[in-house]
Amino acid sequence: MGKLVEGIWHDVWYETKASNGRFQRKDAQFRNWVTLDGSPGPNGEKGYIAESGRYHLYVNLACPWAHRALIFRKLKGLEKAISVSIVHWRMKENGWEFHPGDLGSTEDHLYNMDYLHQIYTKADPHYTGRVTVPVLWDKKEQTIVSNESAEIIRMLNSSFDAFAEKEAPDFYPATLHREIDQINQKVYHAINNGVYKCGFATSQEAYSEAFKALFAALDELESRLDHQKYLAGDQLTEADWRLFTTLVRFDPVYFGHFKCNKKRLVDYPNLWALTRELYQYPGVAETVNIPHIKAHYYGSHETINPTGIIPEGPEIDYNMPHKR
Ligand SMILES: N[C@@H](CCC(=O)N[C@@H](CS)C(=O)NCC(=O)O)C(=O)O
Repeated sequence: MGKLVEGIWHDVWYETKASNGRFQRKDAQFRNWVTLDGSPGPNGEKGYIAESGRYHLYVNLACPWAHRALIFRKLKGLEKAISVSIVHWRMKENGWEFHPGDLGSTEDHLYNMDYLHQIYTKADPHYTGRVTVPVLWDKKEQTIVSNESAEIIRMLNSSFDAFAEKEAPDFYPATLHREIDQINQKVYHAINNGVYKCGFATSQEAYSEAFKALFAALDELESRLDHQKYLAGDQLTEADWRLFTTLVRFDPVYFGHFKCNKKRLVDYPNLWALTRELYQYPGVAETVNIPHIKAHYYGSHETINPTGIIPEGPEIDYNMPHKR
């Protein structure tokens, strides 16, 4: 685990002293957009025109943020249009590395690099910041378009329909923008990033605060699903997919490794059924690699799990009928 400073790699863990033990995720820095006509997107400076074969995703199968991008590539039928390289599950002193063959990881198909940080410095030789997945790479201009998953999935949802192998729903329909954005805000802070705030906290107070907010938000969503099918109403949207990548990791990893252990996902009947429904959605199960997920978290975070031992359990049947 480390970061680049002026293009030079440094092996450092997250800094939490200045925030009394609280983990604070930094904003992603590459924020440009691929759009239908190449005009700039809602933020960032530059627009890139959607084309088939031009863009590449760098992901990891463990990371919930990268998983969003992989899911949208699958849901929207973009596997031929957008290629993918998968970094190795182990993330230690060199950050993300390329080692093909182990639990789904591949080589860097574009440049045969050893480390993901080399992709960042190829885009910006003076980059300062963390080296994260997912990365949406432009093969033509040889640069990073975006390393923000929330924005990458919006691009995949709406800019590439002309190159899709199948028709797919719009997961961010105009009529639900406000509702989806509001849900996302809450789910991001309390749940998606909330589990990390529990796991990476270095003070009791910071952990307890994140833990309470996490389970209050899960309780609230569980009740919401008593009277509506999906988070934003009766339609499956981006908000559900964004929640899914955290829920599917909850019992295998966050419950134990990140100490999010008030309740398991399986103790929330509605959320657990939603997770199974989304897991069983065509193509999605192929994007979920539980051994890779467990190996990454338990095997990479030495400060939390110094022995690197990967637990054998729990046994979870995501294919059980969801009856929704
Ligand atoms: N805001 C980013 C966050 C991505 C992120 O933090 N990814 C993690 C993996 S789960 C990562 O690559 N961490 C490496 C690091 O922080 O050094 C997004 O959603 O795309």
